[in-house]
Amino acid sequence: MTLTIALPSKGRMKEDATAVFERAGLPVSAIGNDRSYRGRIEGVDGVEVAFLSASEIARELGAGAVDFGVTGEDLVRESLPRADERVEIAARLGFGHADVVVAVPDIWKDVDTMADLGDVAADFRARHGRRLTIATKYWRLTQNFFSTRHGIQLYRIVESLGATEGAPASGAADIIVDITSTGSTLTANHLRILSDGVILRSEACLVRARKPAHGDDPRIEALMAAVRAVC
Ligand SMILES: Nc1ncnc2c1ncn2[C@@H]1O[C@H](COP(=O)(O)OP(=O)(O)OP(=O)(O)O)[C@@H](O)[C@H]1O
Ligand SMILES: O=P(O)(O)OC[C@H]1O[C@H](OP(=O)(O)OP(=O)(O)O)[C@H](O)[C@@H]1O
Repeated sequence: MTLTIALPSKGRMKEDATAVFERAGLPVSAIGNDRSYRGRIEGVDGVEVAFLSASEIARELGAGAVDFGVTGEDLVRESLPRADERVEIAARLGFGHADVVVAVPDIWKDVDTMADLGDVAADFRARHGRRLTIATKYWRLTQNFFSTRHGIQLYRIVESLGATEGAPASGAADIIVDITSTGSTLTANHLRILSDGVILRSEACLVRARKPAHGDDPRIEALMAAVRAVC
């Protein structure tokens, strides 16, 4: 069986992902030229590399279309329901750190915790004639955190695919769920993370699709061990 490893083709994770494989003694090279979306591991037969975007890698892992992928844990948990049944986080790679957080306008002085936010959501309609709105591209993580974890049901998600931090100021939504790394975008937009508002601490991971055929394939453990040894 040919093993397929999906690595980021672009974006912030690309260089670091190939560097990890290099350190693990698994140097990746593109087939053809640098713009190629297929590659291989030098000196290793039976392994092919597919270069995809970080979000595609999460989806392909869920579909079992690739054996391994390097992508952010946030994208894995957002793309895949019951992610742990379908994939294994084989190694945390130490780059691509970003927290998925709940942030509210600075001027909401009385709102410091999710419980406070639950109180706001409960009487939002009475006060404003509509539900509390949350701008995010992280639908699944938001619903799990608000509804399942904190029992907050009275809200509406407004899909935001970019410039999410601008949504409260523009009136597109009341609060946001988004990723932050340095915090400077939140600060610039006068937003504040709730004290218990970190939904997920994400980083780039080596992720394995759970496939029955992996059980008796010694290359699977060997590959995970090689990567773990350098992280
Ligand atoms: N400051 C940051 N902003 C956005 N993503 C970050 C940041 N730091 C780390 N990441 C992580 O990078 C990953 C997203 O990477 P990137 O934007 O390159 O991929 P992508 O979402 O596939 O791109 P595209 O949206 O173009 O398909 C996520 O896992 C995210 O958590
Ligand atoms: O906490 P900070 O360090 O300010 O980083 C957080 C910001 O970085 C990302 O956007 P970016 O402009 O990098 O691009 P993207 O949204 O297109 O990925 C992300 O969507 C946040 O807006």
